Amino acid sequence: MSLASRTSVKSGGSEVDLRHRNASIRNLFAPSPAEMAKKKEARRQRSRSQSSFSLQRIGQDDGIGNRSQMGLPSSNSFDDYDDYALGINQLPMTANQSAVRQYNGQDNNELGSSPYAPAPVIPRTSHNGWHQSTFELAMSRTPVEHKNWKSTSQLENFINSNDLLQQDYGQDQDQEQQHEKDTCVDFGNEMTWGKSAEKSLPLNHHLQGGGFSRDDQWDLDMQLEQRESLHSQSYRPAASQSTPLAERLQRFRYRQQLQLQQQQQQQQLSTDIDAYDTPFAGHLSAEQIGETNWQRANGNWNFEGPVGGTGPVEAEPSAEQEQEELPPDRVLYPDSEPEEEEAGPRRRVVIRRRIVRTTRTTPEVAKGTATSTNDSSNPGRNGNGERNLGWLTRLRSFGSSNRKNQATAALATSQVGNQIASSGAKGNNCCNTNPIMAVLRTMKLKERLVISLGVTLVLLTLLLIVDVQMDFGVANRHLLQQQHHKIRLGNDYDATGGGGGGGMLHEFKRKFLQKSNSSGSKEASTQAAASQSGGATSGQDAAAGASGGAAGPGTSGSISTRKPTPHDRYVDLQKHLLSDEYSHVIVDNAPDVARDNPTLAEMLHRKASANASNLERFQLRITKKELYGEQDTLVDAVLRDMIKLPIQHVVQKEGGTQLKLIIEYPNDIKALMKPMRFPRDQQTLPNHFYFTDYERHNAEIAAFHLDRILGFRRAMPVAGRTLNITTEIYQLAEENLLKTFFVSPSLNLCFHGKCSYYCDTSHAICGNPDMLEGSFAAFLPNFESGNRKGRKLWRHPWRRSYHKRKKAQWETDANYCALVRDIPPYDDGRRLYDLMDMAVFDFLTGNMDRHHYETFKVYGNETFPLHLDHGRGFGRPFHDELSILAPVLQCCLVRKSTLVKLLEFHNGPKPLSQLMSESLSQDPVSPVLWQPHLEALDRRTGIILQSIRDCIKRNPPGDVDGSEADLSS
Ligand SMILES: Nc1ncnc2c1ncn2[C@@H]1O[C@H](COP(=O)(O)OP(=O)(O)OP(=O)(O)O)[C@@H](O)[C@H]1O
Ligand SMILES: [Mn+2]
Repeated sequence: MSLASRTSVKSGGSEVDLRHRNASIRNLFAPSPAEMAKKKEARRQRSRSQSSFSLQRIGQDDGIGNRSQMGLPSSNSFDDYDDYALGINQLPMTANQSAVRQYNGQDNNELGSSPYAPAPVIPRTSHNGWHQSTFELAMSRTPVEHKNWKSTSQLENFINSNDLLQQDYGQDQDQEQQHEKDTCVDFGNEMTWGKSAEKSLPLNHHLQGGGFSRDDQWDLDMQLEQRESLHSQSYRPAASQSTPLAERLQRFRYRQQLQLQQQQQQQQLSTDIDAYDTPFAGHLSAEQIGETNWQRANGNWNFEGPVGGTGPVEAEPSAEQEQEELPPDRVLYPDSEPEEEEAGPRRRVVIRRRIVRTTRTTPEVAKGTATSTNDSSNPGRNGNGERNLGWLTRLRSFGSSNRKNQATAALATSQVGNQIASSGAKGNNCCNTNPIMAVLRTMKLKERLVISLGVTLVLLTLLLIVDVQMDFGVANRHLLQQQHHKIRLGNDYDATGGGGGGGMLHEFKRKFLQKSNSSGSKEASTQAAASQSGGATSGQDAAAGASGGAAGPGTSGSISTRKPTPHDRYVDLQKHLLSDEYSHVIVDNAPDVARDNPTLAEMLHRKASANASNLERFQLRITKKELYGEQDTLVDAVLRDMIKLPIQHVVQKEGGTQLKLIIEYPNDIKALMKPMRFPRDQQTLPNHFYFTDYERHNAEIAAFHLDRILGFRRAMPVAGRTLNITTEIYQLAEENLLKTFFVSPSLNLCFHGKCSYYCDTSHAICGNPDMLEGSFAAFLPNFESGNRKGRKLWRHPWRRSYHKRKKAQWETDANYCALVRDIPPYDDGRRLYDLMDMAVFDFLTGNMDRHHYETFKVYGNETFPLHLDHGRGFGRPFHDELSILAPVLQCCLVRKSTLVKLLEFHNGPKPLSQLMSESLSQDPVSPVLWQPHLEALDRRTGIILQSIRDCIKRNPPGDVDGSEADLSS
């Protein structure tokens, strides 16, 4: 039974498993099971002689029960599940530690030397055991190698860990591991060098072995077929991974080989098959030899081949051909076969191939040859003295002949240098007649392997770096525009010195880090970024998001790439305001409050009573087009009432996600209170979604002021006020709310109310010690009956998914706006423009929580949407969430009046931040906003203006439908 089979049985496998496993191996490695078994047995014998310890372990494995079947550590210290779990966690480390010890020459082979001694049946463990001797013999201890080896070990560990956790699936894993083990046994430490080399082997063998029948032509066809099938089956990935490097290396070696062969031909003047015995053949790579043999086997050199040896000119095409035909990753194994072929064995290999040919005329030939080549890849350890002698002799003769032909070989030698680079110091060694070198040939083989693999890795790494850099370069070029866009949007980007490498890094962060966190951390605070760049960086970040994300792939290229002038006054936009040229983008749709603008009192035929409160009068004055007039003095009166009037009763507001209180004042005045939870500078928690974010009372206050400053007047007046939690809430609270009051450990009075989020003890609202700040929003009118007291609830077309993983349609549909435009009430009237305003408003506050909006039912569709619920705004002052602007970007639409306001804020005389600051200073809880939030307002104003400019460019006159933006990224 083959080693692999034995292992499979030990791992709890059945005959079915064996067949399955063998089938897998056949798929991967071509040799037939019988062939494999024979070879494995032979190798096992060899390995036994090399590593008696391994056998010891194997022997003990056989007696191990279920634990070892599961791949569990065999140590008795793991007796319960916890230990098992511990074992799982520690196995990878154990293996690595063990391997490192091996690497360091420490003997960790004794069972029980570590409580985490891996079970021998685990291939990883087997590696440790089996490779012990060969590893130390052959490993060249360079960091690169070590690293490479270690990573392989980690992969194995990973698989093993999976094994432990998924025993059902474990069978397949076992088979894979055993397959690895098999190869490991075959090649000792070579296998620990990476599976790509292993994967290349079957092809090497297949090609080298030839696998031809006596019918050369048939053979050729078949081999091509087999090659193709092998390529297409399991080796293509490996080949494709290493193709560029491999091709280059192969070319090098081909040229070198050809020159050397020319020299050889000059010397020996023979075209006999014995040409393989030439010392030059020692330079031939496995595939080259295989190819040569193949050509010879095809007779008359009718297939162009390098050993046709007519010269480099002819050889070059064949080299090219081989590049097409052969898996390039064979280069990863540059010298294993040549080592074998360096002396007498070269002829022997040829003979053997012929034997194989005669015995195998079916596709199984490939398997057989692959195995035989596997077998012969370690000739040194085979201890074939005769071979060694022949090898030495030829080495010497080659050395002398080489010296004779020094001048001729100069070029070849220089090319040998290339080979040295790729396959170690072999070139030099070939010319060296020092017998010591010959004696150390096994070592040399390993060293050469190691060095070539190392060089290959380095080259691959370099290629990767170059590739990544090029990729970045391209990406950066592509995104550079957006960065400039960002710069303009960010305003301060120049000052921060961003750009160049920093820009690239920025894009990298944007592309990868933000994306990876997109589900949860889009609201992540970026305090660090803020401290470094005053928030500008994040602003640009979001701006890039606007270009790359909101603007979408189809349109991002057209977004402005110009570096903005320091004080861009958006003269172009100002011009557009004056002309009708871009009326399809900048829409003159300012609500005309002087016409057709009935009040609620008129609509509902109600009159304010003589002793009506400010609030009631305010409510009755609400018009179809706005909540209050621009010069309405009642707003301040209402605010004052909410701030000054004594509180009479406190009730928790039903519905919603977070705690809200209805504060009742005398004269039937009501306010909706949202309590303070955090200090002003508390930013949105990084792992909070927009819909799980805490609400901020100060955001409600600030939003009202902003809405008023923007001239929308669609938000109810909100004021801040500090309450005594004991006297103004607890003592006035309704019974249900009272039940939730408690005294905290620090003796503060707390309550949590009842709601769907954050209404529990751990999210309680506490006085400090008993003072509590809150926002007080003037209560909406409830003149009408019904659930919403005469308000109609609308789903926002650009609402978010409110799901951790799902995206909303607008995020993926570039033409989403076109869809919306066709649906009432957005197909007609003001509503769509109102949504644009709302997007501008929400973008300025950073509020992503606009899932619904409400209108006064009595006004029908031609009325404004109420700006309610802004508790989740002003959470990330250093981040500009451009997706909030999606409606504007996708529809390429903005009200002229809104644009005028934005330009006013941007160009002065007073920036928005100042207007806000002044307005907010009137509030009792001033300063309402943390300064970075005020600065963010100015920054975001610029971003909106830039976005409008960009969308204007995308939508020249005549191209009415500008809805092509895609927010998928
Ligand atoms: N000033 C107000 N006066 C009266 N009712 C209001 C006022 N503001 C909001 N409401 C009503 O209270 C409901 C909840 O308010 P709000 O949306 O601010 O709370 P919320 O906890 O954020 O709710 P949600 O989590 O559903 O967004 C609103 O849908 C609205 O109908
Ligand atoms: Mn809300």
